[in-house]
Amino acid sequence: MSHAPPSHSPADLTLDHVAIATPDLNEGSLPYLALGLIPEGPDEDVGSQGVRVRAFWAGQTLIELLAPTREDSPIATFLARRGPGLHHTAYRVADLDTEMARLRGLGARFLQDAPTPGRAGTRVAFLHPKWGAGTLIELVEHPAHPAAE
Ligand SMILES: CC[C@H](C(=O)O)C(=O)SCCNC(=O)CCNC(=O)[C@H](O)C(C)(C)COP(=O)(O)OP(=O)(O)OC[C@H]1O[C@@H](n2cnc3c(N)ncnc32)[C@H](O)[C@@H]1OP(=O)(O)O
Ligand SMILES: [Co+2]
Repeated sequence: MSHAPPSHSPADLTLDHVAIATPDLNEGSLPYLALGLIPEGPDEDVGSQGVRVRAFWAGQTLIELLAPTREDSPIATFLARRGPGLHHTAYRVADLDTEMARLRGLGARFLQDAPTPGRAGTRVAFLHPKWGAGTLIELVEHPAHPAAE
């Protein structure tokens, strides 16, 4: 028997974005433009990650296209090893520090000791893909998160 989606997941987590690695944002945008998705805003360079980001709205969730802006970018490494495609999933949390401490208490492995700058001025943290059962999982702090309203 299938269950209707709860208004908010038990942990009050909602999917913030699905990220896709691409060598070229214009080329990577073509399927999403054909699907009719709307760009969220102008492209954004995030120097700390060595990426240029283009986001599209898909309902309340974003498709985050990532192209490398320098050779040592994690996206450049990913593309060299795996080619373009799905890179990570990201969830919205109201308080990133609290959530990191909670997950660390459950044995989670973060790739950084502390949150780092993300797209649109967010604070983000990444969990190791091995802990994520093969998926790179990102947490994005959204103070305007429904739980915080
Ligand atoms: C602008 C910010 C934006 C936002 O949302 O705000 C972003 O999302 S920026 C996104 C780009 N930044 C990052 O991804 C930062 C976190 N990533 C990393 O630190 C690395 O990419 C890392 C550690 C996940 C992988 O680095 P690397 O490939 O050099 O390490 P390994 O080769 O040792 O890989 C370990 C292990 O993980 C597998 N792997 C690597 N990348 C992924 C991935 N995206 N999804 C799933 N699995 C991944 C890799 O194959 C290795 O597995 P193994 O079985 O040993 O082969
Ligand atoms: Co991301």
